[in-house]
Amino acid sequence: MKEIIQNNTYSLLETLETNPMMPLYFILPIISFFFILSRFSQKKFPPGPKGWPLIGNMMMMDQLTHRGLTKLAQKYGGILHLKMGYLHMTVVSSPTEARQVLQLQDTVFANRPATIAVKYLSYDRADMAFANYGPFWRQMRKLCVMKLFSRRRAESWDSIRDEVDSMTRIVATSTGLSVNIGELVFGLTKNITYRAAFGTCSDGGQDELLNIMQEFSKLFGAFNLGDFIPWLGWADPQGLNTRIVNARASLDSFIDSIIDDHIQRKKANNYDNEVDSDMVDELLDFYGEETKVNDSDDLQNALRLTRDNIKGIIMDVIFGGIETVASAIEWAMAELMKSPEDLKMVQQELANIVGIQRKVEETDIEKLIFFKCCIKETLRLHPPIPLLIHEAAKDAAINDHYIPARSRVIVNVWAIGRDKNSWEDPESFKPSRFLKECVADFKGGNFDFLPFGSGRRSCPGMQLGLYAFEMALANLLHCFTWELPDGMKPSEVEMDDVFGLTAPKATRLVVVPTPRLFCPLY
Ligand code: HEM
Repeated sequence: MKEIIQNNTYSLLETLETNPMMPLYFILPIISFFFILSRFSQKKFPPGPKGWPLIGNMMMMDQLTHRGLTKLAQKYGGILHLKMGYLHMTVVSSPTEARQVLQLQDTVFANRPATIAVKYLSYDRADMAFANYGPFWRQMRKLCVMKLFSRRRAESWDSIRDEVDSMTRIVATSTGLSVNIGELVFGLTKNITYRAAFGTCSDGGQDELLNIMQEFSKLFGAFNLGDFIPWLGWADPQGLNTRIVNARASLDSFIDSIIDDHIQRKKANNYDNEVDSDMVDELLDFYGEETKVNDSDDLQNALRLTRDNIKGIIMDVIFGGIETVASAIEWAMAELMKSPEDLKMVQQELANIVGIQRKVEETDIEKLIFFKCCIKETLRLHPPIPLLIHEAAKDAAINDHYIPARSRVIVNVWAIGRDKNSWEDPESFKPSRFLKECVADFKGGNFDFLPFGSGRRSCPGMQLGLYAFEMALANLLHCFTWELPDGMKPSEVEMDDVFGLTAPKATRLVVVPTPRLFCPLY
């Protein structure tokens, strides 16, 4: 036996001397075996473009817009995978997979991802929009829905009616002149939101807050290496981290003084009436240094808000309320200017239902069937928030595809609204499709049409947003006849958008009004 081993050892040594590559013949198959085994046991990600080692698909960063992701979905399908540095991303662009994310597995996908900017600027997720799904978020949501965003509350706000009235007055003074609709409606939603939040309409304050929010918006959207490759977070070539700290300091000094004023006024007992009170007043009813969170139904006893919570919610309202509604109104006007037949039909309906002796009131809206179709068709083609951004709370699967815990899950609402499997002639503006198709509401039960999202993280400001959208658009259409300037043809109206937190029109819509009603507008 010993001899055999010795002989074999000698022959092996001899072979090695004559052929030094010999060990590779043994090692390579073993490595290959383990490689193949690991490939088989590896979880299967959704299909997607091949990435580079370490950086993954980071070279495709510019394609992370609703349009870029729609193009990728045309190539890879309704669910696709990208890897940005260490971050896995799953992009869903079809109703079936959207239903998985927003309904069937909603508790798994109800978290929000937090970038470095989001964490710091939202006071470490002290708000509702960036809070992870859990008891704290549930209480915040309940508070916002019941106290701040209800339709009854919105209707009680004279601010919306007053501001729509003053917008029509501004237009009436510009008869025969070009009106920049984008600027007009941005001014409107800015005033409504500012008044709803703080109770006043001070111009200086509004401008200061808007500058701060514009900086926030840039910082939310900025590319920060540390978000994708955390161990390179110290390298901050653009100085983003300093800008983030400065931006929050500016918001602090702005809102702290407003909160202090409200506390003083409350002490003086001037603002205990619900109609007079603004959002800060409502939130101060829950103000207390200690945050006690549980699932009790008794909101008043269960939730204590800190100053950071109040600032965070106000930030959500400013971001949620201003640009979403303004961009929806401008898109609706642009689509109708491009489609004179539909413009004529909707104005005829307004004349029939409301009559041309007065402006549109809340009670008219429900009777305006074609007008409602125009609202829906606008939100289908131009959802103000085109991408819903969620995060997986744990390892999960969609259609057998692996979605790792803490990966980003994006629902491309813009692509879904233009999906040719769901919509006939999807790129065309055809409000009448909503007369026959049974896509009736925005509540998110229909996964072909998700302008306000669906399920737990859907928009809590939907009623309020719709109310402002409907009242403003109905009055613009009813009070004036609109024409394009300088003989411009409807087909020449620019319809490009820009990508940010929302997707507003790239070039402002400019149109010329003439009064249409037999009643004074100012
Ligand atoms: C036309 C108007 C609006 C549209 C189309 C819209 C749409 C949306 C969408 C799509 C979402 C995300 C859903 C998801 O991630 O699954 C959202 C969330 C949100 N919206 Fe709106 N929104 C509008 C107006 C408003 C208004 C007026 C407010 C408040 C005053 C508001 C406050 C919020 C907040 C706080 C969230 C985060 C909710 C959470 O994470 O739990 N929105 N909205």
